[in-house]
Amino acid sequence: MKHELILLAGTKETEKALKNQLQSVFRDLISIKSFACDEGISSFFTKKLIVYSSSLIEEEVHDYIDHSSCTIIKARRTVNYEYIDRIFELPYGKKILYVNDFVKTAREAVSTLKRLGIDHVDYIPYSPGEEIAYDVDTAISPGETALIPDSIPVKIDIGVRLIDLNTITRIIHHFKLSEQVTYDITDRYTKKIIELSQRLGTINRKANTLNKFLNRVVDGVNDGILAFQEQGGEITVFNEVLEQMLGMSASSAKGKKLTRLFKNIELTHFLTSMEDEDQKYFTLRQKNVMVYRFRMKSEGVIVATFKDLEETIEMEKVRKRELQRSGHIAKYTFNSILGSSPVISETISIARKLARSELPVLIIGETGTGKELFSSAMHNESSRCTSPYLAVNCSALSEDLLESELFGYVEGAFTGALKGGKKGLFEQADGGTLFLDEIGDISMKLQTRLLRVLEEMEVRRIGGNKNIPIDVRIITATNKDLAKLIAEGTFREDLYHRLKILSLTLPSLRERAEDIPELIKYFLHSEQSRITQVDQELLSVLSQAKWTGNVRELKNTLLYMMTISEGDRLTTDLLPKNDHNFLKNDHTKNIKAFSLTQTEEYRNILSVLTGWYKEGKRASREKLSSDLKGTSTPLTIQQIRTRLSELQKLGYVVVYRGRKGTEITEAGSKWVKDKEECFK
Ligand SMILES: Nc1ncnc2c1ncn2[C@@H]1O[C@H](COP(=O)(O)OP(=O)(O)OP(=O)(O)O)[C@@H](O)[C@H]1O
Repeated sequence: MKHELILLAGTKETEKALKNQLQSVFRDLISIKSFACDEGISSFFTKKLIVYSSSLIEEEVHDYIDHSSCTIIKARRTVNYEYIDRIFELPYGKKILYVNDFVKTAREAVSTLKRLGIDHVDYIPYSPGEEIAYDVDTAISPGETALIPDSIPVKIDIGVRLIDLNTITRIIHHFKLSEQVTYDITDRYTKKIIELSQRLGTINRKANTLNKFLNRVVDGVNDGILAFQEQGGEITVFNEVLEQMLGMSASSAKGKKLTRLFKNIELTHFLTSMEDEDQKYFTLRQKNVMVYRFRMKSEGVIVATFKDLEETIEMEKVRKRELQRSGHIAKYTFNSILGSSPVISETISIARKLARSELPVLIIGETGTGKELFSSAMHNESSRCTSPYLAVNCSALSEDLLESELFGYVEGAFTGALKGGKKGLFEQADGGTLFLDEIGDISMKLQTRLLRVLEEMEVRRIGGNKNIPIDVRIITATNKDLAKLIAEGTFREDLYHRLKILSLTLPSLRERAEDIPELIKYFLHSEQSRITQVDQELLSVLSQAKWTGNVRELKNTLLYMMTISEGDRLTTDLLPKNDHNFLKNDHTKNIKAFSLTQTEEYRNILSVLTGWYKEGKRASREKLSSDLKGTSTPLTIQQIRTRLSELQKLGYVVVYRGRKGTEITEAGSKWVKDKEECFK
């Protein structure tokens, strides 16, 4: 007759797991009936072998057993080998909460784990209701993860603890099973353990293969890579590039202590002390190397990468060539901007400062004053100089075309859309700068879209449903009065404030007429002209012209004169006929016809200058600005600069270079006197 065993467990889970275990060990030799206390026990047992899952249930099951006729075995439990790898995966030395329903069981289980040598982590026995005295983020539990406190984010089930070999042997003895059967059973138990070690072996082999693969990847990287344990300094990664950089073999370096291996004290100090900056420049075996260092806190590892600077510069050159090929490059630098008048020098100096910022810039200036030139120069002076620079003239494209140019589109967004869609300028300029010229001309719809891009730094292609993050600096330019457009309701005020966080006003050529000779000289030279002389009279006419088209107009005028000239000299005869710019006396007539405001402004400026002159002094722009504060025409320093330049052209003042100030001339004194008379 078949033997029968009664298994009594505390919970349903334990009952199920232990029954499975016993069945797989004893197969059809012993029939197993099992009961869980939490579900209630319906029978009274007589003349049976009763196995308790643990001595803790003794009291609960006492009344269901005829103690005089039954044999009782209190099972000893051990770790569940099915899940043991979950414990092995935990990092060395980590604090782990061991959770069970009773702290006594938890303590017992922890001591079993330690006895079995699974002691690489620091177990803290715990049962619900107790205080957790340590800062722990991981808990393990034998099938009772529901008992793990919510505050612990990582919960690991290590499976219900199984009945140990000693208890199995006691059951075998009880039923007096034959020796052969005993061998079979213990073999089966041992086989389970062998299966486990086979599984661990497979995991190990996989890990080794992955390790080899990662080593090959690390060796294939262009930079030197080093990793070492923060505690103790043992080197764990040392790739091939580093072998060449440091002149030592990886095999001899791995496993050694960093401080023993590296003779360069400064480098060792940099790698091991975490206080200073995380990158530093070194010369290693005659090579200039930049070392970057970072710490992998949870792994307790420090990683350093070594970058060969010459190679990096070479790569930058390749990248530049790539950008050049794609045309996404800024052509001009600050060296391309001509002129040495105070006003242009100061504008250049401000622009250089703005270049270093990441904020949007709005360039304001009349047509031909060099807005594109300044934008390009600012990109080249910025930290984005090796990334793309793209420019678009907003007034040159229709609204729809401009929209698809800027934002791109997805495939099928509209008829004629390219297969695979198209990247917009924002995406193409990623990492670099996008220059939007004539921004005052964009439609309200595009203004709204542009505002969103500036706010979110994301673009959505036309017809798309995905937001693409972008990293682009925006430079815009306009020759229109945006404040007026806002007042007229054609330009969004919020967009205006976003765009002009930094603004740059370019002077007109009229305001820096003293730069004209330098510009002429440069243009003649760049056109490889045979002209060697420019008449003084011509220079004087050119210096007094209005130049509404600014430098571009000057350039075009010179091209015209060069083309029609037959000699090596430029004279007034060569000036384009009927050009309102050069009509005789036109200039003087125009300037002298001052508006009332202008007259008042000039009168106040010249009166202040007269006061200073009487004291034998010249006035700086700052002094003028502060003296004018109380008058009917308070002016900013920038406005004063413009007015002084106009007054200088009229011969009413002399503006000295640098900080030397401005002096009123005799003609100026006379004019102001006349005006005072008129105003009386
Ligand atoms: N300071 C300068 N030095 C040298 N060249 C200049 C200078 N300013 C402008 N130019 C030249 O004048 C021409 C017009 O310049 P640019 O296109 O940058 O002007 P812009 O203000 O953007 O004009 P628009 O408003 O019409 O677009 C270009 O050929 C540029 O090289």
